[in-house]
Amino acid sequence: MEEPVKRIPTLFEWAGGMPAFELLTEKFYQKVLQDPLLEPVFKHMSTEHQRHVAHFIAEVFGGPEMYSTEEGSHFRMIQKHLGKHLTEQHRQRWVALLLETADEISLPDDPEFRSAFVAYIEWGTRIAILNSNAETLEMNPEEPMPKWGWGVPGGPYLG
Ligand code: HEM
Repeated sequence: MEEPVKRIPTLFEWAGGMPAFELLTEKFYQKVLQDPLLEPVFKHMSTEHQRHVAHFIAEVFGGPEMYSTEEGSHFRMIQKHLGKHLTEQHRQRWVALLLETADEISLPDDPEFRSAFVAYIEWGTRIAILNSNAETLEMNPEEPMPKWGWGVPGGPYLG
């Protein structure tokens, strides 16, 4: 008899669903506000910021369309970075603290998941830095949210 085909989970599902993303950004922004380089950048952020970023990343990873339907859009997210004049040093610290937090909250650490996770974080943060050094935005406001998948490994190792 043929083996049933195993369904490949989304990155969102594999990470642990929305509670995992909300915990990640909650702990991450606690670190950000303790960090001498990043604290001045984020000290005026809204109280909703950490949840919005969690929902944004969750949606990119195949989760529910919470950010794009209730909280913002791809266009709005890009707009939030305009004119912030972020540097490569800011970006590297942001990435380092996020990955440190991912380990602390025990986000899955299998090679397949982490390579996809890091690839998106590298891509997203580099775009954020580029946009932060622009003052205006040439972008279709209806531009859909980015979608990220498993990349070359194609999915988690399921045995
Ligand atoms: C994958 C990378 C990133 C994602 C997905 C992301 C996502 C977001 C989102 C969704 C918002 C809007 C939050 C809201 O609606 O309240 C936002 C705002 C912002 N982001 Fe990012 N971001 C990324 C990288 C960065 C980096 C590297 C920095 C700086 C080191 C940064 C600095 C900011 C700042 C300063 C704001 C405005 C905060 C405020 O005053 O409300 N972001 N980001």
